[in-house]
Amino acid sequence: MAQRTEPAGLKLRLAAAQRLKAVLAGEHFAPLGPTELADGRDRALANRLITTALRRQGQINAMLADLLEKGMPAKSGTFEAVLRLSLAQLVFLPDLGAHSALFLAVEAIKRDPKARHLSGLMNAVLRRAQANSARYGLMDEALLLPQTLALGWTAAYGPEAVLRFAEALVDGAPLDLTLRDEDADLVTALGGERLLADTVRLESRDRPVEALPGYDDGRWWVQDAASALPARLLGLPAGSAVLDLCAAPGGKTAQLIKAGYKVTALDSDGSRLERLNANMARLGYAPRVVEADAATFDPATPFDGVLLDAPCSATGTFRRHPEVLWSRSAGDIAGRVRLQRALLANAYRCLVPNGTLIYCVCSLEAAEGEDQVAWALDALPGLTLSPVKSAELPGLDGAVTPKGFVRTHPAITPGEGNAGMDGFFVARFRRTG
Ligand SMILES: C[S@@+](CC[C@H](N)C(=O)[O-])C[C@H]1O[C@@H](n2cnc3c(N)ncnc32)[C@H](O)[C@@H]1O
Repeated sequence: MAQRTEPAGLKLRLAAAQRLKAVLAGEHFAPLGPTELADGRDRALANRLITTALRRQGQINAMLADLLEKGMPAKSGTFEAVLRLSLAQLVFLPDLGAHSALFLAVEAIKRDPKARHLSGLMNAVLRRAQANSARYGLMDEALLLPQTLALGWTAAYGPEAVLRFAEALVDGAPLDLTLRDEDADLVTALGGERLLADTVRLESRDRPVEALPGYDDGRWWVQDAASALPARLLGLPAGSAVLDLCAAPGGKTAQLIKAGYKVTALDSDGSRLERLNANMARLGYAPRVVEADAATFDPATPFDGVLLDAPCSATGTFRRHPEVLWSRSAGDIAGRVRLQRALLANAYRCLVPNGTLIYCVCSLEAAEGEDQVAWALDALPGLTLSPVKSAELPGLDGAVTPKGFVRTHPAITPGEGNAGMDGFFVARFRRTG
C-alpha cells in the first residue's frame, strides 16, 4: 500500500506546537534542539515561530479575543498552540507566506485526537485573521507588555524606558559572553565587541553557541552583561573564601574563580549542579560543590564573602524568556520574597565579621530588590549597606542609583553597544556584628 507522504513543514510545526503548548502551561522556554528536530533549517524555522508567538503574546491575546467569539475551546489539545503559531506567522512573519500558515495549521490539528474536531474552526478563524492581518500588524505596542507589569515599571523607570522594554521584547537579546582569559584575537574570531570589563557582545548570531570559536576549549561562557556585574563588586583580595549560594549553572561561580577566590558553589538542585559541573569542567575550573538548602546551610568555617543570586520572578530576563511576562502572578512574587528573606538571613550567618555580602536578582520588581534591602537592614542589624560607586562600573552610566545599588534594565545601554541589558538588581552589604 502506498504510504501517505507528510506535507512539507508539518513536522516542524508539530514540534513547535508541542513546545509552545508546554510553555503556555508554565514550562520555561528552551529552544528546540537537534534531538527534537534534526534538520537545522527546520529547527531554526520552528524556533522562529515559537519565539515570535511568545514575544507577541500580548498582541496575539488581543487578536484571539477579537477572533474567538466563544473564547478558546476547552481541553482542545494543541489547538491553541497551533493557532498562536499561525497567527504569529500570518501577521508578523509575512515572508513565510500565508498559505502554509493556514494549510499546515489544519493539517497539524487533524493529527491531534483532542483537536481534530476543531479543524473547521481553525480554518475559519485563520481566514478571518488573514483578512484582518494588515490591521493586526499595526496593533498597539502597549499590548506587548502585561498591563500590571507595565504600570509598575512606568512608575519605577519612566514611560520612555518602558517603550524601550517593549522594543527589546520584540527584538530579543544579543549574545553576551564572559572571557576566561584576555584574548583580542578570540574577540575578533567571534565577531564580537568588547563591552564592559571582560564581557564581549555578539550582535548577530548565525551559529549555535557550541559552534562558536573557543567553546570547546572553554575560553568563555555565556553570561548577559548585567548578570556579570554582581560578582565584580565583591572586591575582596585574591585567595578569600567565597560562598556562591544559589550557584547553578555557574556563570557567577566561574567569575569568582577567575577573580582568584577559593570558591564553594552551593545549590539545592542536583540536576542544575550537574550542569554547573559540566560547565566548570569545560572551563577547567574546580570549585568545591555542595548540594544543600541555602536557607539552612551551616558551614564549619564562615566565609569572607557570600554572593547570593537568589531565585526570583526573573522578569528581568524577558528578552530571552518572554514567557516570564505572562506566567508570573503576584502570589508567585510573594512566595519568592519570603524565600529570598530566608536566604538573605542565612547568607548573613555564613559570613565572617567584616565579611561582604552581595545580594542580586534578575528581577525588575522592587519587591525583590530595593524593598528586600530595606527589610534586611531592619531584620539583620549586623548588616550595613556598602554602597556601590559609579567609578566601580565604568561604561555603565545610569546603572548605579543614588543609594549605591545597581539597577540595570533593557533601556540601559552598556559601553558603546546599542542594545540594552537584562534587568538586574544588586546590593552590597558588610557584616559588622
Ligand atoms: C538565578 S539562579 C542562579 C544562577 C547562577 N548564580 C548563575 O549565575 O549561573 C537561582 C538558583 O537558585 C537555586 N535555588 C533555589 N532555591 C534554593 C535553595 N533553597 N537553596 C539553594 N539553591 C536554591 C536554583 O536551583 C537555581 O539554580
